[in-house]
Amino acid sequence: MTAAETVIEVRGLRNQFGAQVVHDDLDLDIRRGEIVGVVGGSGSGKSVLLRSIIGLNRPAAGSVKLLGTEMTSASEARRNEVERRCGVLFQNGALFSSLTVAENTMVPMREHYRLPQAMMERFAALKIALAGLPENAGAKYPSELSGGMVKRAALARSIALDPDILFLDEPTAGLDPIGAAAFDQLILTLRESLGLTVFLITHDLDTLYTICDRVAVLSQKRVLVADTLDKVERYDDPWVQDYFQGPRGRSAELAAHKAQAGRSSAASAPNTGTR
Ligand SMILES: Nc1ncnc2c1ncn2[C@@H]1O[C@H](COP(=O)(O)OP(=O)(O)OP(=O)(O)O)[C@@H](O)[C@H]1O
Repeated sequence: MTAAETVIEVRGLRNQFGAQVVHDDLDLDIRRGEIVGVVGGSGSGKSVLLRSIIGLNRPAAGSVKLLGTEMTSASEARRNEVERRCGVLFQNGALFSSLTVAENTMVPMREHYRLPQAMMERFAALKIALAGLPENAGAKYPSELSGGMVKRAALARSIALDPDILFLDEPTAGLDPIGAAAFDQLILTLRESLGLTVFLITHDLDTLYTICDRVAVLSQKRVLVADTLDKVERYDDPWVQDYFQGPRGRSAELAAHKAQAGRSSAASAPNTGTR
């Protein structure tokens, strides 16, 4: 078996705003098909890292390779090509308020391709359905949607071009626990059905325990540790210990174990032929 291809490779990244150094000599690798949760204290530089990887923030030093392309030195055409293969869901959804959900979903299609209107409408309807929205949501404006629906509409737009990599900045922030759990499941389903790699910034411990294959902890201006949860939980660092061994971390872990046990016993239960 060959190791999965590295689709995001960050080396020696440095970001600085005036005298404030946000990242210094930061390295990170993400392999195809992984869901990697990025955590860290407020202001530790999670969003700046995301913006540096997708080219919205020019780093002071270091390199970012996306899908095998060194982004800082690539030609504009090549960068555009790689950017087309990346979908981004920003923290507040960042939908255009004057456009309907369907029109928002068509924005990346218009930006990157010349397609007949009817074809774009069909693609948009498909993405809206994949994001778990009812068919009539396409004609609605963002102001007519609930918070959870706004997230799903933004998700529909972020998968408009069938990306290889999906970047999510706090996708479950502001959702109630049921809405957040449903959104987590949706991300898992999309990973399976579209073969996505997911870079996910989150403060939501339940999300980490439910869907992430690995967790990268941002602290002290770099990625302190990037590993499976059971290893990260035991990492000897005060912030990591507070975060994972505090009451919220422990209850999220317990809930994840319970859910796992429920799934295992359901899978091993004899099939009675009824549902
Ligand atoms: N364009 C900018 N100009 C100046 N400072 C910036 C800029 N963008 C980010 N920063 C600073 O960089 C630091 C990291 O910001 P970032 O938004 O990445 O943090 P974060 O880890 O995502 O925080 P949170 O969890 O609160 O969203 C912060 O101190 C922020 O003020």
